[in-house]
Amino acid sequence: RNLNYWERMGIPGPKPYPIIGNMGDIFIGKRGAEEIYADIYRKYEGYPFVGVYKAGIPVLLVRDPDLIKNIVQKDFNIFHENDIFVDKQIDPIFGRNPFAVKGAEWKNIRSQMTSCFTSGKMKGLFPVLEKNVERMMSYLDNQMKTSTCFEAKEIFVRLMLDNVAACALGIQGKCFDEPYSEVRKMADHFFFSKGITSLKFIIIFNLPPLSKFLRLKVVSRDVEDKLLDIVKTTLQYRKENNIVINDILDSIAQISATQNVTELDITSHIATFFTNAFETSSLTMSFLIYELAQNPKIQEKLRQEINESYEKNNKSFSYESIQDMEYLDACFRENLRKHATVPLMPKICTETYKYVPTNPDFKPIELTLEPGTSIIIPSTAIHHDPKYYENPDDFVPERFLGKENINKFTYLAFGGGPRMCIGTRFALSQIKIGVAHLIKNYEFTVNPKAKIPVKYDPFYFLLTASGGLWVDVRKINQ
Ligand code: HEM
Repeated sequence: RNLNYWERMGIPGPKPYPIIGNMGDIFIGKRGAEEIYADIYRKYEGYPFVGVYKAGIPVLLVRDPDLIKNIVQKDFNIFHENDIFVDKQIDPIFGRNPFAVKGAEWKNIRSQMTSCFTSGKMKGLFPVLEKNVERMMSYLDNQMKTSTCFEAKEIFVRLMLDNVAACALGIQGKCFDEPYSEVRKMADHFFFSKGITSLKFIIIFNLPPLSKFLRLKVVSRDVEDKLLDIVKTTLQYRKENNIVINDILDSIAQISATQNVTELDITSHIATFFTNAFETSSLTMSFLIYELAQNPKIQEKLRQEINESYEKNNKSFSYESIQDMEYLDACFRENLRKHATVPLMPKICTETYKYVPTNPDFKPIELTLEPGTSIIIPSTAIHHDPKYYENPDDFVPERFLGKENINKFTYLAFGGGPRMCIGTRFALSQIKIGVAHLIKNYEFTVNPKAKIPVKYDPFYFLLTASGGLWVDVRKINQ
């Protein structure tokens, strides 16, 4: 395949350059992949798809929501693989992550992990998550004696790591007690948004063939050993002392009683909470608090709902009362609409596939995809298309109050179809509990250090704000 592949296939697209294709700006740090794709998306209004090149690799950028529906749901049997390469021999932990595995192995791992996320399980974890929010608020109160200005993500990374440590590993993360706790150290080995490690992630998530060639791995040997050790020791301790905690580690351990699941499998399921859960959730929560800081009327409206719910529920929150808050849910969804933390979904076509758009909004161009073709679903670009969301740069939770108007294939914050994010419930639960307590007890305003509008970090594969999300915090006297 070469740089006139899409032209030969009759698919329009921007002119590519040798070696870099259409992605040159990533390598010079000017724009991230999601911004490059969003720009191309905007320029090709009326086209159902666009042919682009990730370096020298042809990739189909999908614009038509009907085709997105076919890819993630209707024709899932043809598009069941994510476009990422991880060798299990080189990276035994991430190589077992549901996002990375394919075929029958994916089905098996996905079904093993599904039992961790039932609503009963989430309800059981509510007190654990609430306890960690209390720790966070004590930390804030203490810090506020010297400064009222905080970088939101730094606080929420600590919260989400304490949550992962408590729910998935059965240990105290101590992220609010120590400046650099063991759990924090371990997490930093998964995600580094600076230097050579960030280049590694750009390659793994954008250039699978190069990742294969360089034998790159997500989880370092150190972390692999540490996680295996914690899981082994905790499971042994619980077994010897007959302890049943009903947390995620217990759910996964129970699977091993009925299925052929090794200690390495259990550890990799636990590692999924580090690779997929804490960073996505802390980024999402920091964007949400930041949006509320920028929009005081919305913040106040949300506070009213939270206070009413708190009073109605005997001066407390419960799993159900948090789920029942409609405006909180609308704020949560609108935040992920505006800042889709996972901004792109890379898929692979595994068989020859033909498609002609029937939606009159798009030109009826015939598409034939060959097996092995890479596909990008540009969630950020779709979430900012004024055809689907009027004034897309504004933060308007109300658009999610009458949800029936929203086509679910134009709202892709958690993906869709059988590969949709497995941790949606856990993410919703931990973020909403945190936000409910924070908005009840504190008022947030934007600190002048913050950049408005947010500029995203071009070197990171998740949506992250360059320079941080700075807010001022004031305690509300009850
Ligand atoms: C706000 C936080 C989160 C966001 C925005 C998010 C978003 C996403 C998205 C967009 C996908 C791809 C879905 C697709 O291909 O259709 C995904 C997959 C996944 N997410 Fe999340 N996620 C979040 C939190 C979590 C949490 C808390 C977990 C818990 C472990 C998790 C575990 C996973 C896994 C395992 C997959 C791969 C699923 C598969 O391919 O079968 N995520 N997530």
